[in-house]
Amino acid sequence: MPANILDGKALAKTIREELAVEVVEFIQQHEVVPSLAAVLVGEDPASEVYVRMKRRDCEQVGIHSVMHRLPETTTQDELLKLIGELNTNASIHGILVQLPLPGQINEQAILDAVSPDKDVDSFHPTNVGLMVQGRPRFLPCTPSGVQQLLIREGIETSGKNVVVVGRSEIVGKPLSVMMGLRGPGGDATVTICHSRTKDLPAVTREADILIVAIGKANFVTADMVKPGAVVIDVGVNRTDDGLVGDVDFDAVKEIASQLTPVPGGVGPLTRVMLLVNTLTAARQAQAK
Ligand SMILES: Nc1nc(=O)c2c([nH]1)NC[C@@H]1CN(c3ccc(C(=O)N[C@@H](CCC(=O)O)C(=O)O)cc3)C=[N+]21
Ligand SMILES: [Mg+2]
Repeated sequence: MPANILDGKALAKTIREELAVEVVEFIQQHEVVPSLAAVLVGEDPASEVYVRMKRRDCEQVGIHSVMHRLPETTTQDELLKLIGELNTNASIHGILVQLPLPGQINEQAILDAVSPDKDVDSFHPTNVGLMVQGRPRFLPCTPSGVQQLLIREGIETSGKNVVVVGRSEIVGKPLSVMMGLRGPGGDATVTICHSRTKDLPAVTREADILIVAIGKANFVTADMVKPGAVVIDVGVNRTDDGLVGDVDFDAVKEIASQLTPVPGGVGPLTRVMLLVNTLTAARQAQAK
């Protein structure tokens, strides 16, 4: 039987509708509108699309968004100055610096400069550390989107073998930690794989839940998947065939029990978690 296709887009819509209610309640209670500053440097076409989608998402749930567009030639000091201003601007609760940044800018230096209180991507080392210790201030958006998908689709993670392919700072590394922590969407036995892993197919075939975030189109083939496994595709690869994931969808859907599509899977949930984090940031600011 072919896999059940997990509809991330529909779930994202449901979560946005829930969030819209919470935003109204927050505004009534505090007379403050949760606000996100999005910073886009240069003219990367994919980044333009993402930032536009994120702003539209904000509108849908009643979060105010402010866009800062800087030229491709922006220096690191100029960007640091803007971030400093956003950090001290009390009307801004969340700051998103869209990646990638132009080559003359050190991304780590920029991410480190965002106030941890406004770090809605949860890229700041303070927030990474708090998450690892199981007392998160924010959860990183893509890993949190994957975890919410598993929780809300009723996919048990406790005691399961989870194999994460890819060790990026944005997805693989934090997600592998989160799924090993105690609690809903966690308590899994986690294996993290990367370019040095020996006999990757043998490892991925052990997965009850296989999560792929490696950035290579159609990398995971049917022979790498245990029959009945849940397969979560985090890939976003732009090819001549359009946007495709890291999983060979047509072949793997004949093997897996559940599978996320690209587009329409993890991507929309990533964007929703940015909204969740912005409301959380506004709540935390209000509690201070
Ligand atoms: N500071 C920062 N934070 C990020 O979270 C961040 C980033 N920079 N840089 C780029 C990556 C990538 N990313 C995606 C978000 C949504 C979709 C998404 O919504 N995808 C839709 C389709 C999008 C399309 O049609 O192009 C889908 O899969 O259905 C994809 C990718 C966030 N990133
Ligand atoms: Mg760069």
